[in-house]
Amino acid sequence: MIALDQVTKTYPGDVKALKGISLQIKKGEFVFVVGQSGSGKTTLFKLLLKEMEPTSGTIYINNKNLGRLRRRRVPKLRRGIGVVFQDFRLLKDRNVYENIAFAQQVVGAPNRLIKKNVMAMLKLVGLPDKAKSYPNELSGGEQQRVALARALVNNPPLLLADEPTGNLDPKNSWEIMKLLEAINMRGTTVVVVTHNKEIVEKMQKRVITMSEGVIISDERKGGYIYE
Ligand SMILES: Nc1ncnc2c1ncn2[C@@H]1O[C@H](COP(=O)(O)OP(=O)(O)OP(=O)(O)O)[C@@H](O)[C@H]1O
Repeated sequence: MIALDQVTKTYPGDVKALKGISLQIKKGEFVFVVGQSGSGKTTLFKLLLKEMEPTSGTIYINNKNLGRLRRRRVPKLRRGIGVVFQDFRLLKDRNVYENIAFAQQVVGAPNRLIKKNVMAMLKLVGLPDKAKSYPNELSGGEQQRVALARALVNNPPLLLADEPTGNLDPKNSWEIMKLLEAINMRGTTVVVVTHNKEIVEKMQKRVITMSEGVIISDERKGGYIYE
């Protein structure tokens, strides 16, 4: 599903964020990416979304070489990747229903189908009664659930989560992780960047550890090793 071959990224000012990353993530995997601040995790996500180009090396998603992907094909690539962030990024002036429906309207789904899909997603994330609430009426954990519902409503085969529990307390963090695990069980490949040591150790999933732009370990059922 994802393959990187000797990928480097140097930012202006000669900042070497990635210094030669090679890795493979298969369809259906659940993977944590951990590492100190500045080790290149967010850079990796931006490359996968083709928000920028690597300085060298090749990235494949579903056997497609992103470097060869035409600009007009990029929206389709991004529709196949659900993304959630630490700060939720919900539209504050839209209610929960509208926040999730928006992703479906963009792909031109008919209204009846949108309604069905949005309600199914709200059920999946455990918020079937919150369709009419606005983001500021929800707790952080609930907002992250809505963000997850939005990320998944178009049924992407891949979900990238960048510090999804960074703003949550331990209880909500754990619930979000369990939800990510359930989503993974339904077949979605899940890649989670996190600093949450306790969760990584508890979940016993594959752990890729980055340090200063390189992968320093890749454990099948790993714990949290850096520090
Ligand atoms: N647009 C940019 N221009 C220059 N340097 C950048 C840019 N974006 C990131 N960097 C640098 O690249 C390195 C990797 O950054 P990146 O954001 O990928 O790290 P990270 O592992 O995601 O960190 P964190 O855990 O704090 O989010 C850092 O040294 C950072 O300062």
